[in-house]
Amino acid sequence: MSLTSYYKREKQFYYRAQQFYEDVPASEEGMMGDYVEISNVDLEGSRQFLKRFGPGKAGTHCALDCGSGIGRVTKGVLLPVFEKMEMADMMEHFLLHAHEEYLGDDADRIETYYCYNLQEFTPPKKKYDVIWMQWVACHLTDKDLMNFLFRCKKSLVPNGVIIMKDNMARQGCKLDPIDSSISRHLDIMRSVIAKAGLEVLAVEKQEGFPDIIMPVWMIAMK
Ligand SMILES: C[S@@+](CC[C@H](N)C(=O)[O-])C[C@H]1O[C@@H](n2cnc3c(N)ncnc32)[C@H](O)[C@@H]1O
Repeated sequence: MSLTSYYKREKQFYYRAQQFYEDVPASEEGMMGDYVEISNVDLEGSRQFLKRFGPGKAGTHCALDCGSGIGRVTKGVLLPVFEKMEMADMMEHFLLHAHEEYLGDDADRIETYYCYNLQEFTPPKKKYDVIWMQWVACHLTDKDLMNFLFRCKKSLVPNGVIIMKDNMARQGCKLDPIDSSISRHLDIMRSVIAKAGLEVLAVEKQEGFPDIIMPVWMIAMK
């Protein structure tokens, strides 16, 4: 593929995701696609996984939720643990809904909302105990994901961890052209993580999801 057509495709890939999320309602249903009924199982799995790295290991001062949407994970997993939080998402209407309604009084503990594309976002240095990325790594190209993870590493305080939770293809890579998401096999994801200079601390499959959906894995790294 020529360089020009590569960039054209990359531009299209991000443009489609943008178009897709513009029409997604700012609600839990919107964040979960067709599967809002698994949201509670998902959040419980995340809370348990976080316990392995949270209090007692990583600190509990500040976390960043990347691709946060309206803050479903911020509200259900992170705010109960961290004193303050920051959220990053490319869609302004999700962040506004989080601040004005969804997070209620806890919105006071959100220090900053970053309305950015993650591929262009550099989080502040040495700030976070935990950086959470759920169902958003799939929206970045390999190159952008690797570079973003590299920047995230610099944003951790000592003992801080990055936790990624995402769909992982059973084989190879699978592109969904509707929302521009790529599911990667766990081994492929591991190689992107290694290229970003990060060390995997733990991987765990989310249990309790219906068999028809793609496997979801949690990966902790530093
Ligand atoms: C499936 S939703 C998941 C939201 C949230 N992480 C959750 O689990 O409830 C994906 C989110 O990623 C955001 N997103 C997608 N591509 C992005 C990008 N390139 N940069 C920043 N945010 C992005 C979307 O706006 C959306 O809020």
